[in-house]
Amino acid sequence: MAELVRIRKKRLQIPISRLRSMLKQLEEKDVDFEEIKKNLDFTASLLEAVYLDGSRQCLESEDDLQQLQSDGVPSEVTDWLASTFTQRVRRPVRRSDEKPKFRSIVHAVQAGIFVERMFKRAYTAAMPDQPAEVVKCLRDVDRWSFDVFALNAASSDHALQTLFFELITRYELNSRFKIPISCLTEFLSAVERGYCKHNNPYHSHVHAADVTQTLHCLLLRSGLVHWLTELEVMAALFAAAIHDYEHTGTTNNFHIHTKSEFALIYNDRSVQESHHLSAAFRLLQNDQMNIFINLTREEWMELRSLVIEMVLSTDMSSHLLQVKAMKSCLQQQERIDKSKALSLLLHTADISHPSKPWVLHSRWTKALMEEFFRQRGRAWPTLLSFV
Ligand SMILES: Nc1nc2c(ncn2[C@@H]2O[C@@H]3COP(=O)(O)O[C@H]3[C@H]2O)c(=O)[nH]1
Ligand SMILES: [Zn+2]
Repeated sequence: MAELVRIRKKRLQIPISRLRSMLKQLEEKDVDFEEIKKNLDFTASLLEAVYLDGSRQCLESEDDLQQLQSDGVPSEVTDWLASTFTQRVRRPVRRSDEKPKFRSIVHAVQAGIFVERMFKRAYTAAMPDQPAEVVKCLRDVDRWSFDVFALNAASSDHALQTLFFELITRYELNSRFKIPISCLTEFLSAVERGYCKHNNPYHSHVHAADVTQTLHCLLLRSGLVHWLTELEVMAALFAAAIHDYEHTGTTNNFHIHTKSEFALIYNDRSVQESHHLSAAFRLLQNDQMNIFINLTREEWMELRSLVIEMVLSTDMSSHLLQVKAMKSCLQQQERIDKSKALSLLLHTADISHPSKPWVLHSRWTKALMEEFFRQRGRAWPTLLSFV
């Protein structure tokens, strides 16, 4: 191990001496910004090459961390790396009003490359070879005719976990938002359990997987994905995955007329949708499941607000209003609000199965009919009029 560290240190000599010479220029105020920019870019490429090469060697994460430490990375950065990639607990963050120093920028570049590499390694390790059947199903993930039932069978009843994992790694959102792998697996397992709570024939985690895949297909095929930021894509996929979390298998009307606990909590307004949101966000309160633990406060606030708007708009009672608003927006060639567009897309994906191949549509219809009949049974004999 000492030998490996020695070799890597030797390879780092060129970028390190370049950085030192830039530092000297800055200290002497002999600064040509264009030159510095070019040098930084070149140095980052060198560092990247050294690290990517190193990633082929089997270094333990603790050793990597130690090496970063010895190169003088600020303690906040190593603390964060340690708490994200190892079992070490994070120390409280100290606030500082100081402007970032050049050395800190260099360290940030260094740490950034390190983080990307660690995420790639963690995710590759956590995704051992998928069964051939799963790989085969996922080949069609960009298609409208994607068979979510086949994926569910191939993944041993884990369609939602498998699909969400696939999509966020494809969009590279896991490394962009530094989603800890353990949080993601814990969170997705909990979400699937929530969907199974009421054993619904239709509103199951397979429906959530179907809506998530359909939304991805809409974003991709329409080209809208290029209009959105990574945060908006993350919010959209997350909203789709949780949009019916802990669905009770009954309608909002059923809740209102039976004066259910949820109807009382949410004052008869978008009763189920409010619960899906609240219960899913509650999962994130648990640090072991908080997949957004590394978002900045601003990113978190924006994501939360987008997800809330999107999931509330899956309430069927807002259908006509949404369609009318979008029509008038298009007719008057007004600027389209991104959150409104995303909400309408999620709602579209939610009711899309009649436009899918017959084998899929007929299966969804049978499941939904069965769920409606179960609800009728629950309401019998006193409350038949509203179901
Ligand atoms: N009438 C009818 N309703 C549907 C159909 N597919 C889905 N829905 C309903 O539309 C709702 C959309 O939101 P949900 O997924 O919560 O629940 C869905 C079902 O209640 C369909 O084919 N016909
Ligand atoms: Zn739904």
